[in-house]
Amino acid sequence: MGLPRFGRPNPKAEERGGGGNGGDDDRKGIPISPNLYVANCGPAVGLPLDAIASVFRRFGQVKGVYAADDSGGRVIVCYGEESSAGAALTAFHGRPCPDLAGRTLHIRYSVLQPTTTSTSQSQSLPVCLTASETNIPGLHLLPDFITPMEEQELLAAVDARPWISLAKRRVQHYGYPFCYQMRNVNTKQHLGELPSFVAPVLERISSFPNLDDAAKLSLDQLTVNEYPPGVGLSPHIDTHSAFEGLIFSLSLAGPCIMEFRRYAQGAWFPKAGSSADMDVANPDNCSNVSRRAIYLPPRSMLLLSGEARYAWHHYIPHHKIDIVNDNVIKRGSRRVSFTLRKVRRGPCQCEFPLYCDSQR
Ligand SMILES: O=C(O)CCC(=O)C(=O)O
Ligand SMILES: [Fe+2]
Repeated sequence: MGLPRFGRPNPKAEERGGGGNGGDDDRKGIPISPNLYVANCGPAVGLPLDAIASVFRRFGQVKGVYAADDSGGRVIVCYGEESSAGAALTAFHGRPCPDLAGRTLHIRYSVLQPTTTSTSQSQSLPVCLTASETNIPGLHLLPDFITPMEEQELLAAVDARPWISLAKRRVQHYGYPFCYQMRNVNTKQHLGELPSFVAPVLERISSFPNLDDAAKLSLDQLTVNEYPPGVGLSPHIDTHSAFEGLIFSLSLAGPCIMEFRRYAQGAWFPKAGSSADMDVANPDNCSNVSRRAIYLPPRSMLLLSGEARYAWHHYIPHHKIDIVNDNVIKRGSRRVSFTLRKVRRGPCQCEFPLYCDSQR
């Protein structure tokens, strides 16, 4: 995520044929590049970046998929080879793509943007230090939820266990495994009770104010994420049908910023060809999103519930440093998070059907 290094080509440059060797391409004058600007495609329209990468991968090695801007509906797909980008553009441009929810993609070659600092996106968004400042209903942040000693013990416990390496970060799953392709848990594969090292955390969660006891005490899935410096997490809403309504996330070792985005109603999972489709494709109409950011210090516990859990995307920008109230905060050599959830056993019946995979 973070700021894109590539953007939409300047139409004037396209007319001049600038920036590329369009020689053997029948779309004369359009600069060829291994990078594609893909509109009508992204988390705001229900397509996570990893799902997009796996579809575009059929034309060649994909080096990365990035948000093109803050709309959530435009991405940059970076290939290793120009020929892969050309093949994907020919196959996908202007047609409904069955593997991407039937959406009609609008694709151009993308050009390198002037270098920008990796923090300017956060600079434009004030970073809250408390959950109440964000005004997001259902968001809670408890600083110093555990002691530095407990933090060391938790880190030692997970470091003594095997990690699963993903493309940019490492994870461990307890209780039930999480499948990143499906964005869901495999409820048939019970990995056992949550490990004993997490018991003090569960114990303290049970003292969380104003929460239903049954919900707090029956958490049965733990995902441990380890983020190296500069690595974050793509914008997403934890799949409604996978997990119940309380999501706890404990931050360890290093700090980070978590950003929240609520897309305007109707920009989420519209039917292909609907007017919402066109809104997302229109580059000048990308302001339909509310954004908030909160600073997560080590040893703090974040709780997503209600609207914060069901209707707001959360994401961690891929920054090595964050600017928090004019202070430059280094991410540290790693951040480890413990995300505790309860696996859902039936369909979700939340009050946010536009964002709900059980209700669409
Ligand atoms: O690292 C975190 O705090 C959040 C992790 C997360 O959002 C997730 O696993 O769904
Ligand atoms: Fe999440």
